[in-house]
Amino acid sequence: MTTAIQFPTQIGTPLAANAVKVMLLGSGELGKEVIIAFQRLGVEVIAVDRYPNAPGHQVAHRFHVIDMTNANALKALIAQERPHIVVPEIEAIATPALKELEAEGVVRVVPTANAAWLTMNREGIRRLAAEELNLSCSHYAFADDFETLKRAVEKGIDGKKPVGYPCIIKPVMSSSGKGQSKVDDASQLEAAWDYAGSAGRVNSGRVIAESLIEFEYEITLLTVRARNPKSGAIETSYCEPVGHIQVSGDYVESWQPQAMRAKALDEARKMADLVTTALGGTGLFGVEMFVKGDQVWFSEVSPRPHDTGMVTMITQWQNEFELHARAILGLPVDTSLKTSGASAVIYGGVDKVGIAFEGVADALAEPGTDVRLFGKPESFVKRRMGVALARDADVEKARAKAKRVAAKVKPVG
Ligand SMILES: Nc1ncnc2c1ncn2[C@@H]1O[C@H](COP(=O)(O)OP(=O)(O)OP(=O)(O)O)[C@@H](O)[C@H]1O
Ligand SMILES: NCC(=O)N[C@@H]1O[C@H](COP(=O)([O-])[O-])[C@@H](O)[C@H]1O
Ligand SMILES: [Mg+2]
Repeated sequence: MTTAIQFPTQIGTPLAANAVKVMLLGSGELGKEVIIAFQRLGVEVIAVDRYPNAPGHQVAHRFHVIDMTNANALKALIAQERPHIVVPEIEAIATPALKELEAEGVVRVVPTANAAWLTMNREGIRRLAAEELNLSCSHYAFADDFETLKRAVEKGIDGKKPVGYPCIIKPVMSSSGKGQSKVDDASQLEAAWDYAGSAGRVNSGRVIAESLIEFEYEITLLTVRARNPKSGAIETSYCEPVGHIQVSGDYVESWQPQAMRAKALDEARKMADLVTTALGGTGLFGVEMFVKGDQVWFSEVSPRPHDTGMVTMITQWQNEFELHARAILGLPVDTSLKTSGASAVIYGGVDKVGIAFEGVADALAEPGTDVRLFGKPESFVKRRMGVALARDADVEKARAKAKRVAAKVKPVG
């Protein structure tokens, strides 16, 4: 089998025997842009997802459909395709198999197999952040059954103080708010437990209860760990903070830059540096944090581009996907802002296979706007099918513009 490629990588000759080959595990809207960034650098890319014609499948050299949570299926595909680098794009992957393959030197996993493993489960990353790195976080507890959950929230378990009400209950393995609910009092707890069990991406039967942080605003601090090509040292750089609004745990709009007090920004960068250094490797990370005045709480981190960071497709010289690809390949990165701007989600609005959109021309008639329609083959009412982008020197104006564009783009029929 192939050996994981080391720096400097050989790029620019797609399909050549000596050129780097990358496999994306997960090929949704975020992966699609990472693939395009790799393709622009001449890299051969294999896109993998759980269903055919995923957005990234449509722009890769080859694609495969497998159950990525099945370790045997994943190992067999890696043995067949022999990529040098594996880039996880979602959480729900058989990450222990990736750890084995990385340890054997078969593939390089981005940013590291351990990072993918720790962040696929909220317990791994929360314990690392709160208990090892001592980052300020919400109060939390884990539970495998309803009785333990109730005790954790109301009385406290494992010698820790109660999580209390209001709190948020989430499956330990889920993303985009799936299975997550806010609980205001004891009467809502059982419904939240049931919902977590039914709606997470992978039902492990375990949940996290988190105390509700009453934040002023929340940010994603896109943080890049990239090798300085001259010194060979890994250096950390930060994009301007991305502010965002989430509804039911899922992103609906984002903007950049989010204005922050100097002390809070400094604290946020320190926390991002600590957690990304602990995860290691090279690549872009989305560090999610809650802010109130000078106070910053760590929430979670994606060791990959973040949905709220799609705004960088209009605001930065190198968007988050290009930064990820460059950092992975050992190329220089530039995190600077080009303009302020915003993004707003375009939903499917209907449950239907194969939809078309109308209103695009009207939406784009407004200067300084753009859209990305992801090309997902099946629409659901609340499935994210596209994103509206807008730039304006005034962030508030950019937000209003992005929302106007998103509202005009509608599924036909
Ligand atoms: N403890 C908390 N206090 C206040 N708000 C919270 C808390 N936990 C989650 N939220 C809200 O829910 C959102 C989603 O939470 P979280 O990021 O943990 O979910 P997720 O399913 O991992 O989402 P994604 O995969 O999109 O990042 C947060 O961005 C925030 O708006
Ligand atoms: N918050 C994580 C996130 O935004 N992930 C993005 O959504 C896709 C899944 O979309 P789907 O559920 O519509 O298939 C993933 O593949 C990834 O691109
Ligand atoms: Mg999140």
